[in-house]
Amino acid sequence: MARLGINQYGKAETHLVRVVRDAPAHEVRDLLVSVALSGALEAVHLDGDNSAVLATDTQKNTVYAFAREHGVGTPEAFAALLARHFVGGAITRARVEVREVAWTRLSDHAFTQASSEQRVAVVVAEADAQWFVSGLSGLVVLKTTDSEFHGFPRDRYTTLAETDDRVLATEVAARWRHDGSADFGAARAALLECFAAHHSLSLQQTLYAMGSAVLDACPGVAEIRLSMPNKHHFVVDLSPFGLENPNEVFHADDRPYGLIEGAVVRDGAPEAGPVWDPYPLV
Ligand SMILES: O=c1[nH]c(=O)c2[nH]c(=O)[nH]c2[nH]1
Repeated sequence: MARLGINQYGKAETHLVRVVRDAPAHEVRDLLVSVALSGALEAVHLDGDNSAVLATDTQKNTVYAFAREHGVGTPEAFAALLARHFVGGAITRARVEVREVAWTRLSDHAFTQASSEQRVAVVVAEADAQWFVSGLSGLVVLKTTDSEFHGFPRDRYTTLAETDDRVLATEVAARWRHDGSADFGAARAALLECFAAHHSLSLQQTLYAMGSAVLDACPGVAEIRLSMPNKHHFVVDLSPFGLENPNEVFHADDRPYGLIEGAVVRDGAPEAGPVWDPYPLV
């Protein structure tokens, strides 16, 4: 005997480009929208009864139609509008994730994609509750000094030299859960200002400082989770060529990389509910 375990389904990564063209200066919004629905879907899986299945094709069409009818607004607002729409009948929970890349204006109607940084919004809706996560991925930052790493244990496999002056670089992925009120721009600014200002004794310490800075800047944020690969910059040994290298020439290695991850949780934060829980397989 077996039973159906956790399950969800939906259209992933609908690539929506919405142009606002009611003024001479057009606007471009570029979103990947992913929908995941769950609820009383046993008959679908066990019996092939599709009477409760809102086709993923229909979900995709709804994304495009809502963009036309309602506009996009903030990623959080668009995700919430869609998530609430999909809840009903057999569907008791909808999770909508929006990932947006920015287009930078060149003229009234020409744009360039300056960065692959993504702004992220996730809304999980049930009939009488909703949960919010906002965040970003692909925020690449580097500082040329103000970073040390020493005091770590040495065993027979340790070759890394201690340093009191190194390049520190990372690609920040951050997600903060909040009550719907968090100002994305304030959170992003807090991450960047803290990275720039913080005198780092490790990437772990910098991660905690950056997370704390977001909690300080955004009262509606209950918890922030950060994932920060250490984009190593190794000082090239130029001594074979009779040259000194006082932290000026580096080999930037792409892999392997240290992966530093952690959460900063506000004292007394409410329970997270289902907002962190995408399907856990992938
Ligand atoms: O900031 C760092 N944290 C580490 O855990 C680590 N490990 C390592 O080799 N270099 C670094 N740097």
